[in-house]
Amino acid sequence: MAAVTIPALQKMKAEGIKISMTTAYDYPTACLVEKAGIEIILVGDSLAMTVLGMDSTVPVTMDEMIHHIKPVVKGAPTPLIVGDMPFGSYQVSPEEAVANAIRLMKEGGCDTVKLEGGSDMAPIVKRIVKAGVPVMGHIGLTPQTVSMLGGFKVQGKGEAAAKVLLQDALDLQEAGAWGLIIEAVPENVARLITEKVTIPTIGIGGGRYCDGQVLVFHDMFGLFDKFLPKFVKQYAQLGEQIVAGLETFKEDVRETRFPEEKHVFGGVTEEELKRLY
Ligand SMILES: Nc1nc(=O)c2c([nH]1)NC[C@@H]1CN(c3ccc(C(=O)N[C@@H](CCC(=O)O)C(=O)O)cc3)CN21
Ligand SMILES: CC(C)C(=O)C(=O)O
Ligand SMILES: [Mg+2]
Repeated sequence: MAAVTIPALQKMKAEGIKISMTTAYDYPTACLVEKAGIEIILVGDSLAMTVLGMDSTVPVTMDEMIHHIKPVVKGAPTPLIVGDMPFGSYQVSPEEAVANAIRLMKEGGCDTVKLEGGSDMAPIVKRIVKAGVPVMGHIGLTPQTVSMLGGFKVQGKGEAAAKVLLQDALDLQEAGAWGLIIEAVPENVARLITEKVTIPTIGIGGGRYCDGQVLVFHDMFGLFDKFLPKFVKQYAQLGEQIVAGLETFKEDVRETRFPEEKHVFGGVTEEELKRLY
């Protein structure tokens, strides 16, 4: 179990201390996030796009999610680890949803699961929570239904859509969700929701008034170049630095500047070697 607990995060909301969250999909990244003291790690289904090269988050499977959750749990003992439930793993029936949520926790080792959807998903959330698996909700832009939304677009624009979004949040809270991701919605709508629910809201493109913020690791560090949403802040351009390093390595190899004497092994004298020719 993580050192950071759900009640501790709920206390942070109550005290007005902002929560930070990012993604990790492997051991080395988890170790870095652990060192930085970030409170929550999401093993997001965004790994479909950021590390598996898929065009959306839709194709990623339960087995693939579990494969990536395991090393993150090893690398980061302190942050709360959230496992994203992949598309298809919780929509078919409540029984399957409960079984898959348990699998992510039991086989993957995460502390809690996250699933996308609003009021329609509330009964599923209730069943999973009742089974003993904490659930985080995810409303607004729900990438698993990108085809229905007509692309990765801002959600909850206008009074009617904003009202639906608020009801989604209230229904998920009522169903027992311990926290909510609010993705790509107008800032004032995310603020309204944050004020109306008692559980922590973590925004991604949800503006300044959410109880916390989440960004995809690969976006923050310039390691994903298919798109860069408006809500992303880049903290380093590691992709560029890595390409420059690889180009230098290639030149070093071509020009025999690498390896140098300090990189090579001895152990057989030239005398001994001569007899082998
Ligand atoms: N690397 C990565 N980062 C993410 O944040 C992310 C993923 N992958 N994969 C799953 C979803 C997809 N997400 C996205 C992708 C693109 C935009 C985007 O470009 N939005 C436009 C607004 C478009 C509109 O409303 O008209 C933008 O300008 O930010 C937003 C969220 C968020 N999630
Ligand atoms: C964008 C975040 C919240 C997510 O669900 C993911 O990374 O999969
Ligand atoms: Mg996701």
